[in-house]
Amino acid sequence: MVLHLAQDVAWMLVLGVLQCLHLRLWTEHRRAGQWASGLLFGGVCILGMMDPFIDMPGVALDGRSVVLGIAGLFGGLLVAGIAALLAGGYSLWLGHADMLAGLVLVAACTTLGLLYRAAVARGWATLGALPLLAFGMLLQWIHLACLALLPEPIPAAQWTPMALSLLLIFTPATLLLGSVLQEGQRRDAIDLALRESEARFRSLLQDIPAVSVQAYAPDGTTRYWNKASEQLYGFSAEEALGRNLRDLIIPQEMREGVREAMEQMFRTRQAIPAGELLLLHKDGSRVPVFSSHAYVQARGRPAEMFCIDIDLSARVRAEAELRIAATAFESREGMLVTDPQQVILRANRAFTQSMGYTDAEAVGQTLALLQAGPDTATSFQLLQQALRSQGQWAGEIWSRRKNGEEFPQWVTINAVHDEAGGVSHYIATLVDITQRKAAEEQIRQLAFFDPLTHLPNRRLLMDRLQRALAASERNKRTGALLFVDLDHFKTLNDTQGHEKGDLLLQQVAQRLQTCVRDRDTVARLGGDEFLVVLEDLDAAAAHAAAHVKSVSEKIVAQLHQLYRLGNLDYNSTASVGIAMYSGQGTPAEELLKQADMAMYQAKAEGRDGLRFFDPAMQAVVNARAALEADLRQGLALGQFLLYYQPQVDAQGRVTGAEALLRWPHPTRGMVPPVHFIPLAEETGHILPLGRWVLQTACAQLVAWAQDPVLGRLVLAVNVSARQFRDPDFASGVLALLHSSGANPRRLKLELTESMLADNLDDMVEKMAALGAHGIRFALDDFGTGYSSLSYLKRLPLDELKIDQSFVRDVLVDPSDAAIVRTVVGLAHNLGLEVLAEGVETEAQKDFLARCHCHVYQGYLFSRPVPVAAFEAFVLGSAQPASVDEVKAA
Ligand SMILES: Nc1nc2c(ncn2[C@@H]2O[C@@H]3COP(=O)(O)O[C@H]4[C@@H](O)[C@H](n5cnc6c(=O)[nH]c(N)nc65)O[C@@H]4COP(=O)(O)O[C@H]3[C@H]2O)c(=O)[nH]1
Repeated sequence: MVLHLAQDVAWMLVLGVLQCLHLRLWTEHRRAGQWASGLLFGGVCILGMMDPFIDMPGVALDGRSVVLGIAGLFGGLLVAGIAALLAGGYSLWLGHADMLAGLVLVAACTTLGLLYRAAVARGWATLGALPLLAFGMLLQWIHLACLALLPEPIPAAQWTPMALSLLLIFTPATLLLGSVLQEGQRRDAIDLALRESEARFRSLLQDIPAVSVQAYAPDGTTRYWNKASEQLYGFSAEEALGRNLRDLIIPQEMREGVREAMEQMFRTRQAIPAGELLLLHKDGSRVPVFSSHAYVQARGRPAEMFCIDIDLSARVRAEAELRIAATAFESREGMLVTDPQQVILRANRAFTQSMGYTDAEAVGQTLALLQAGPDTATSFQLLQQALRSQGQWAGEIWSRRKNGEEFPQWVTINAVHDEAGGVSHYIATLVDITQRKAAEEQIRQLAFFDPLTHLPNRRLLMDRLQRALAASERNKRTGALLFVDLDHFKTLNDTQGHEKGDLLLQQVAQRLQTCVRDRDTVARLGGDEFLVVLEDLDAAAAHAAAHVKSVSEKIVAQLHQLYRLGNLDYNSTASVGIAMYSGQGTPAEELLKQADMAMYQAKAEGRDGLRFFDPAMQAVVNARAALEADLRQGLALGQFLLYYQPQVDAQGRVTGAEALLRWPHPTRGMVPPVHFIPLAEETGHILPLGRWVLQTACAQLVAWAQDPVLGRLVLAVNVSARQFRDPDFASGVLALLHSSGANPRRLKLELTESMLADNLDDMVEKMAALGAHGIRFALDDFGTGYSSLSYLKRLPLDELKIDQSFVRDVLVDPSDAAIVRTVVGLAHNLGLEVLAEGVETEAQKDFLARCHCHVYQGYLFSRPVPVAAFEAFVLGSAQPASVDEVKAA
């Protein structure tokens, strides 16, 4: 019996081993494993039942109690249920007399095993050797109890050996089988834990960001490639696995070194030292990494090299940025870094050099170091406000260097924020803008100021005038624009040189400024023209006008004062035109025109005075424009004539004539020369007109040359300054004489004193050129202009003409009489002829004769008359005197 039962125990051990082995096969399919276990346990029960130990009829002993109990304990409900069904089903199929007892045994042992399992699960029981022994013993007691249910009672003599055999063999067999299964379960649990651990580890490696992990075989073949590696090197795991490390991410120049290092590592099992490397990205770029290496030899697997690479791109970038920032910090601009309390932490060299502080002196100070002094406190406060509210500020600030010198800086300050949004630093850049400001000021001066007088120029004046007019429209207060023009400035400029002219303009500018208030504007328009804007005057026009008048009179008086121009004492006068405004929206340009017109009127009225603009002046201007148009047309249509006024000697003999222009206009009537000659000079029409006069005069001389009486006359022709200045004048006159055939000795050109202001050398040269051909020269209007002995001596003149203004009052005005005497004396001293014009009375003639002036021209003898009347006058009068006779007289 014992042997038989031991055979059952052997089956049980086989069962235990099989159970342990097959469970490993079903790790992925747990439910199927349970079915298989149930079938295994049930199968072993059936095997035992097929070959029972039968000691007496009706009593069949086998190991099903142990197998089913253990199935319940280790397999659970499904395993034990399947095994119990198989064992019970087989028992029913056998249909032996002990069938009922067998079924009870199956049910009871299975249930006991399940109960034990539940107790262990709840912690009420354990699975140690003793509990298993107790469990085994309990199973056998159940077994014995079931034997008591057999239909044929077991004889008492059989009970004891049978009970002992069951208890002594199956109880330890239960312990044995339980222990085998328990060990199997323990190993499975360890394996499971290991697998889970490895799975966790792999998933960790696989998904861990920023740590690139790869594994390589000894020959460099890639075995493992996590996601971070995909990102770092650009190769997907599919692309990388199976390829050689050296072809993948090792740059050409490093490949041999890597091969040798790996070879040594696998030989010596010593990991390659960690270090920074520049490896290859899929796109060919270089990837900076910190690479650590591990030699891994897992059980049952070939050795591998694990590489753990950390991307250093961000750090390399940060280092580059730091280097850039450090280079930028040492730029040519001053830079400061402060803490949130604006205490300077760092200052660059440009700052310390510009401010004159050493680095140590600057560090530890606050931004207030930039502030020049209390005067700039307001802008510094604004800076602080802007930093608080916006975190940045840019603007101009006056700073003071260590040596006390103040200078302007352009400062930009920006707050640097930390991750929490608070201010961690302030960064300030500073640029010395002294030179820029000087350049700006220079540009402003050039753009808006007259370089000679430093007064505002026309542009700035117009701007200020427009503002003044706009203000006047708003506040209804009046103002005035004064147009100040120096009289005879050109004469000074041309005779004394531009330096003197410039000195005069500068002094005029100074004097004008002393005549007005600070808020008024004095500007120079150009040349000798100045403008004064008097702003914010009385709202009542009459009061304002009275004030303007007094200011203008002050200006006229001031400008009349003697000037000291270097070594020259100079007298000048000015004419002032005034245009008032009173918020009526008069445009600035219009006001300027009005003041200009008023100034012209002041000049027309004798200069050295002032004149308010009057609308009637507009009519004058319009008339001027119309006259100019007529002049042009008159020239084209040949409307001009020459009249001739005789020049006679003391005996009443005609010595010559002055040719005088006449313009018999179809609608205007006879237009006097004083009306159109100045306009012709201004507009340039005098050139063709003068040429026509000379042509006509030459033609007349040629005509007279045929006559023995008229042929002895000298014809005087007026030449205007503009004409004479023409570089072609002399050659033109000679060409005319040549082409006409007129005798140059019969032509006398009358020059005026005003043209002496022009280039004297040029004038002398031209006169000499013409005089060489016999042409004579008379100086007209002598005594009215800039009379100077020095030029009288230099000019190759033949005659002085005493102006009619002196002759007119020569008998009543002692000073005129004195002038006449002086001029005659002067002429004689210089060896010049002298002619008095405007002689209207015998008394005047007598006086002149007493003064030794013996040639006259005037209404006393004849008015200017047409050529026919003149010829009749000559031929009807006493025999004309020759020039030489006159000279002799
Ligand atoms: N009250 C008064 N006047 C007398 C008497 N005798 C002559 N006159 C006037 O005095 C002016 C003399 O001419 P002027 O001084 O050269 O002054 C001239 C001259 O400067 C200019 N002028 C005339 N014709 C020409 C010309 O062909 N060319 C140029 N450039 N100027 C001319 O126009 C000016 C005025 O010419 P006119 O009106 O013809 O005026 C003439 C003449 O008519 C007199 O006894 N009493």
